[in-house]
Amino acid sequence: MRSGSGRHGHRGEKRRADRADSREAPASEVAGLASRKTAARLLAAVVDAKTPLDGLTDAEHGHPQFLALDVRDRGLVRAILASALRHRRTIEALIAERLHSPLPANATTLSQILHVGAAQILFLDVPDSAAVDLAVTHAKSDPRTARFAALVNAVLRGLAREKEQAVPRVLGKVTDAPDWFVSRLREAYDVERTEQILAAHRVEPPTDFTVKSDPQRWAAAFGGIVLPTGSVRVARLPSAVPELPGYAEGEWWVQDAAAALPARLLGAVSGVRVADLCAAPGGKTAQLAFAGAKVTAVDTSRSRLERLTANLARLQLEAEVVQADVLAWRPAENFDAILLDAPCSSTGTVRRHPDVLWTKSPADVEKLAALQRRLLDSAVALLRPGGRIVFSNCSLDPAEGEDLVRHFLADHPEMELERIAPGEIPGTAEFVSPEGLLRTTPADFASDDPALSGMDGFFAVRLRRRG
Ligand SMILES: C[S@@+](CC[C@H](N)C(=O)[O-])C[C@H]1O[C@@H](n2cnc3c(N)ncnc32)[C@H](O)[C@@H]1O
Repeated sequence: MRSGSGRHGHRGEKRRADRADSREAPASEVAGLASRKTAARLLAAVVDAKTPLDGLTDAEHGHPQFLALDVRDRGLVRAILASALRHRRTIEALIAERLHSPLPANATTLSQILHVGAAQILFLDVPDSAAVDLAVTHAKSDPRTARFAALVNAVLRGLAREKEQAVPRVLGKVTDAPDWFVSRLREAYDVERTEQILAAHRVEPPTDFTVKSDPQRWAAAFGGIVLPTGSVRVARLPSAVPELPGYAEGEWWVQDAAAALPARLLGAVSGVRVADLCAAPGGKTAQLAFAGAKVTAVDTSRSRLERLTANLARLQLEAEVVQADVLAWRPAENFDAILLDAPCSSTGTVRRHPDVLWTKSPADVEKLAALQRRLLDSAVALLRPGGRIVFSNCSLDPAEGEDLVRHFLADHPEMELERIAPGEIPGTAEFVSPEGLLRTTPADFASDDPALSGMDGFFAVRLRRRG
């Protein structure tokens, strides 16, 4: 490790930092410090304790340090963490280039402070000087990092000065994903596809909407486009989602274009009894209810079902809502059709949830694949003869998709594959495999504008119970 008077800690900069120090109020009063401390604390929770970011930043049940912030600071913390996680390896490499020797493995607080500072300097619209000064103040305020304040100053000022050349160079050399994930992608996809997926993960995704009617109208209202599948896509929202026109009237809901496909694979469902298993927060329940199905939405999570109920109320749609474990649930009557959108490793949603790669492991993929297999075994027992089931998830891993289905069919002679036809849903022909399975990746729907490109990675298969 170098100290602040090293390569990048030249005198002019040192003086500026000193002047900032002499003006300093107590740490608790420095504007902007609480949000940076929270970002560092939550970054540690994600990368060291493997805690999913969604829970930490939940508006009701989130981390107390996060909940203590006002709405603007919460937004800033979310933005810092998204950038810090999306570009984690790039940031690591840029920091390492500016150190004489690697940070000791136990210097985690120092590492988080540097990552939080670097994320702002490199990827956010925060003045470099503010990002550096707050990181230095943060380091000084913590006994574990106080003696490294000069190092923080030197590294971050160096980054700020050299970022124009350094970032493109490092982006070209570094992969922003853990090695296990890159290996699994390479096993499942060819080299070119793997590179495209990893590149797509570096771009902030657009927001997609499923609309009840007139997609062109909503695309025009939000400044977006209509995708070939009918979803409306917007690169930058003109306002927060609840403030957009049509929200209160329940004219649309936010749903990734890929997530909107599995429910459609059940075909015409008007008047059909459909069980939506693992339903919350209800994007697919809403599609089925809007298509006229008599939907029973089942999920174990009470809080997620509360969200489902609120979402349906806003959309003026109806479903029977059941809190139950699909592995144990025994309804009085079997269903004509079932959608099982199972809990998975979520590796298809890395663009939206960049923490996934840093909280999950290959063991989680295997564990979740085993759970999904048990859920699918339970679900098909709820299907009437001749009935259809669509099994889907948002994983990119064949262990949770293609491989799982192959093994399932070998063990269930009463079930048959009902191939998905390439032209079945407009715009999806290229996502249908020769075996009739649906597979999307973040590299799909690529356009000239990266901000309007991509979709979540999804897998879906349709099966039929022999009559
Ligand atoms: C991928 S999410 C579902 C997303 C939902 N289908 C949608 O479109 O909005 C998976 C859901 O499975 C639920 N879940 C997990 N294990 C379950 C089980 N054994 N029985 C019922 N629900 C379960 C979780 O609570 C979670 O809400």
